[in-house]
Amino acid sequence: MRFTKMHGLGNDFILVYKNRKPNAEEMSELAVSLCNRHTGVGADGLVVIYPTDRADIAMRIFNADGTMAEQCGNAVRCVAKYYYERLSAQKEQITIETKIGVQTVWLQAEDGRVHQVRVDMGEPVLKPSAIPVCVGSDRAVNERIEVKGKSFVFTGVSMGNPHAVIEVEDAANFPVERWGPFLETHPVFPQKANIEFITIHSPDEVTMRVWERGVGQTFACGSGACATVVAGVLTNKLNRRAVVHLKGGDLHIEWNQDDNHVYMTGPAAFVFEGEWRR
Ligand SMILES: N[C@@H](CCC[C@H](N)C(=O)O)C(=O)O
Repeated sequence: MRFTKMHGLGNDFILVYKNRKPNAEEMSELAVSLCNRHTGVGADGLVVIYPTDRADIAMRIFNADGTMAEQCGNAVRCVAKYYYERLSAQKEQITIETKIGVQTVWLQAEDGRVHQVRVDMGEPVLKPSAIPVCVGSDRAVNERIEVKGKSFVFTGVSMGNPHAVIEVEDAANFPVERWGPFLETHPVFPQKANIEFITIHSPDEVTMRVWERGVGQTFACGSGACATVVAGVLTNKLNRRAVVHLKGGDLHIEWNQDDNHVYMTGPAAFVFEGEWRR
């Protein structure tokens, strides 16, 4: 089986092209084998691409632990670059079918190479039914939870997948590995959650570290960066347009007031290609 390794700001994926919609159970098992960094290729997730009638191309993302996620911003940018450069599409606006619907993507290319990708990440969902449970409220802003005797304040945002955004004093040096696992699996998050630890520097700039559901700490999370800006706006600390500094680089996020959609702009890169034989 041929595969392509790619990354979006260090959030790395193995892309596999299939001629038709794959069997989710098989792909889940494949993700666990391929993503293993000691006995496999090594990646944060497996991205399966296949043709569809609903969009230019379809994709599904499986976390390294084999769970299928609803959304993955960094993988959408990788798929867009792959489609443009490897499937010889060379279209500057494309649609990608994901588990949560069809996403529109704009590509900035020069000499056949894609440099930046802008993705319509859709509308954030703030209702607690889709995100962390908070009885009696229509959104989860500045909610307190305790883990192992430590108290955290989070804002819950679903970008199709669940996020809990937590402001900390110094995100760059925060012990993500220490607290991430407990927060991801806290009972208040029925579907588990991706946890973003953020430090706001100004209304236009924020540093974010992430503990991803089904993966662990990663270098970047596109949907997490979108959730961060939405949370920052809800708490009156960030503008609707902000730069999110991640371990792997920067993402430009805009929560548009007119259509309520969140737009994410950033790069994607090829790493290598290979063949997986069992
Ligand atoms: N890294 C991704 C998100 C991948 C899925 C996530 N781990 C989940 O389970 O929801 C991104 O760039 O958005």
